[in-house]
Amino acid sequence: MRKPILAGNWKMNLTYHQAEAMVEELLSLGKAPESVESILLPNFLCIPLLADKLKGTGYQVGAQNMSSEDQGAFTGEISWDMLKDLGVSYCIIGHSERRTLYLENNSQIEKKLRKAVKTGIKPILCVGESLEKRQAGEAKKRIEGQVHRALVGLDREDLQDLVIAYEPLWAIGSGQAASPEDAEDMCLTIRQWIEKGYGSDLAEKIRILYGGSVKPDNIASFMEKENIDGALVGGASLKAKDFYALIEGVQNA
Ligand SMILES: O=C[C@H](O)COP(=O)(O)O
Repeated sequence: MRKPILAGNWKMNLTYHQAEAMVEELLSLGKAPESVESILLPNFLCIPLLADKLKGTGYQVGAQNMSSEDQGAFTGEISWDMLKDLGVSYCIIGHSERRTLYLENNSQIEKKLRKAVKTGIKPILCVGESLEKRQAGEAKKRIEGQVHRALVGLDREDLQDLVIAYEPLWAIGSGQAASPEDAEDMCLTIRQWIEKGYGSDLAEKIRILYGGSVKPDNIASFMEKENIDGALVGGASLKAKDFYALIEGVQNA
């Protein structure tokens, strides 16, 4: 039985004070239920705040990105031990906005993923196809390439905490979510690749999330699918009431 995940990627939203108000409101709604891994991924500046406020509440704090290097002359970067020092458990690797806007390529993503798994940061590897690739019938080929390139050289032991988020680019922030059937088909396909490459134990264990215009009113339709183990949510994670409703949606599935 895989424990579901509801992860809120705040992206470049919410100032320190807005984040503080959001978290206080969220905590007034209740603790995180034990049956769902509920993770907030704020900007780097808000990580210490959330780590402090969410201690002992059941909520976890994640990061949106990390360096593939340990330390040194890498201006603007944040390392794995800076994150761990603050209690960060998860980190998004290879979000499509990093790939498309900041030109992160498969080789950089592979290095980041390797650094995360070797240092005990649980990676949320994002994969997803563009509308052009989907319309050309190449969605699965595209995703397969992204998954395989990211996992190069890693073995089953390294991947025990791997989480993969399937996020079609055309569904992100568009209000046009993938159909639950298409999302399930892609998540099943990813699980089958993992099974082929690393065995059924790992394939049964890893969590595969759907992301892209997930809202409180559609979360249930994704959660009822066998191979969707939760959601990576952007816009709807910014408001405490919506985020809490999403967690309840996962919990009640
Ligand atoms: O990381 C989250 C995804 O990019 C989804 O964003 P969204 O829920 O705003 O569509």
